[in-house]
Amino acid sequence: MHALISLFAENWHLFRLYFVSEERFYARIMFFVLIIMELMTIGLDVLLTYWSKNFLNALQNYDQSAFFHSLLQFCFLAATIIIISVHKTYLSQTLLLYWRRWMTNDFLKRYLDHHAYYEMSFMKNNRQNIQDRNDNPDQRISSDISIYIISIFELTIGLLSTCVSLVCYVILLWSLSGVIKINFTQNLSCSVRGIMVWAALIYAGLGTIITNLIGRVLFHLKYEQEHCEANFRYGLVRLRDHAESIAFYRSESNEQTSLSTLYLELITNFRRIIHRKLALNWFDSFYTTTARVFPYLVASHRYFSKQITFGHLEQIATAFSSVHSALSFIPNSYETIVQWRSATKRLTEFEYTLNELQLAKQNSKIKFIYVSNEQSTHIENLTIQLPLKIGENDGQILIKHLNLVLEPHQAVLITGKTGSGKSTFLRTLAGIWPHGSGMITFPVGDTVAFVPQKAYCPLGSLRHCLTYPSISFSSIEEDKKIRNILNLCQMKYWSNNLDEVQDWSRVLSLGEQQKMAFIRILYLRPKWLFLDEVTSSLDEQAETYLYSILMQELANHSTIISIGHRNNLRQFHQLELVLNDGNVTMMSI
Ligand SMILES: Nc1ncnc2c1ncn2[C@@H]1O[C@H](COP(=O)(O)OP(=O)(O)OP(=O)(O)O)[C@@H](O)[C@H]1O
Repeated sequence: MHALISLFAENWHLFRLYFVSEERFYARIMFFVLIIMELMTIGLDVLLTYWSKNFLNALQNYDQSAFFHSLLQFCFLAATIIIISVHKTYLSQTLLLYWRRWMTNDFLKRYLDHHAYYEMSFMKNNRQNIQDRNDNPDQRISSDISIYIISIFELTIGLLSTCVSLVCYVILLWSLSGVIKINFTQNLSCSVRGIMVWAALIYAGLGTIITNLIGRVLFHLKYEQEHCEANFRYGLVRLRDHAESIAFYRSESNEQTSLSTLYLELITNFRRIIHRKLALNWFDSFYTTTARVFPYLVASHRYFSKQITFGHLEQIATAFSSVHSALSFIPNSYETIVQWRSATKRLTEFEYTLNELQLAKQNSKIKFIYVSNEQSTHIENLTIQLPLKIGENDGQILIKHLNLVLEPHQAVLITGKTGSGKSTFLRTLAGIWPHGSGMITFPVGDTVAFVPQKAYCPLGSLRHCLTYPSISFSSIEEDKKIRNILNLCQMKYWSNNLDEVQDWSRVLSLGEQQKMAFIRILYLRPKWLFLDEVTSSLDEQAETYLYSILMQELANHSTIISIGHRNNLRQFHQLELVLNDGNVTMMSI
């Protein structure tokens, strides 16, 4: 019961978020039109069953004119039902498409906002405790949203039509059932009205209970299946992304083992699903097959005692089967319900994680202030910590109580031993590291660029890679500008390939990718530039050359903060910050 209440609460939350909001006005109109069409289809269907009595009786009485008359009625109704059904399908698919688009856009936006995608990649995923999972956000966005929408839509429309057809057919079946007299003893008897309705109710009730007893474990199995499928797919994507390293290590057998383990988890779970479905199918076949005979069995007594005609008996059987299939909504839609429940759980978890991350960001004790009429960046009382580990009250401190003013056009070099927290310092300034406290004041409106050690190559043309994250279009001036910078950074030989589309992260060497980072800087010309070991893959001569170009082009325009290990970088900076066990020593160069 508790599970059912929380399932409905979670669904109401998701439904309200994406469907009941103000801008979905037309979608709601479409939804109501769909409901009306559904009601019309059911109404016409009931009429069709009602008229079928005339049709069958005409056949039984060899009455040709009555037969053609009812055939005409039949065809007219059937044609109307077909027209409505076709338009209903078109409308519902359009609505599904819109709904998927809103939901995907919204999740994508929140996933990308506040660097949630970055922080989620560090979050620990508890493989044992399935209450605490936030794995594979990509699968949740690309697949679970679609499953959720399709299943909830099918179930909503199905439930609605079930309720309406139940009311209509129960009335029809009640009127056809007549009164049955049951004699217990000679003196004791009772008359039962609507015996067929009661029979359908008991039959479908038992069917629902048994289906749920056999199938309820499928909810967890289906959830696990999605999880295993996503893990396996992610394993394969990692293999493709790290193909070169794996080939160099010749570690194909390791990869084979780890992928096989993931695959084994997948098929083991799938086998459990198959077994459970086998039991469910056994019961379902028995249940639906007997349902065909059951109404004849209950109503045959009246037919053989000549209380009803053959047409009447057939009509009872049709009405019974409609009532029975309406009452069997849960057993009939069990697979969809299973999918719906598992997708709801995965989306609610994702939604919860995104909210938690946003909240954590808002509650971070590192505050950013952007002020106008200010040229410098002020760092006040900044403490940077590692995230809390289980059982710890306070995270390990990387930088303690740092106070620093970064003046315009200043060049600062950050050094320190490996793991001392240099990159984490830049992450904090970039606003993607929330662990710590302090205040950072930036001048408002200045362009800022943070450049990581490994340059990212987006998919697309070389032009797109060289100017990322700006967007550049081909023009004479633009091409000339890019070619000049390529020339300056000793990458002239790529000048003729600007519009070539490749996976450039595989084509360009690591050193060339770092040169590409310099090209982007010279193209963008940011006011504030933070460089995290951007020359680590270059030889010393190339490193010195690129830094001299950078200083020549930007020294009077930008403030440059670099992280680096080599001594030759010192000549390009005026201040050195040395990080050592939480303390920061400042030295003029
Ligand atoms: N998400 C994280 N969770 C836990 N610890 C982390 C995380 N990110 C970094 N660390 C730890 O923080 C410490 C500082 O890392 P950081 O990358 O800032 O070092 P660094 O000084 O830049 O090192 P290097 O010179 O090797 O680049 C390291 O011990 C690292 O293991």
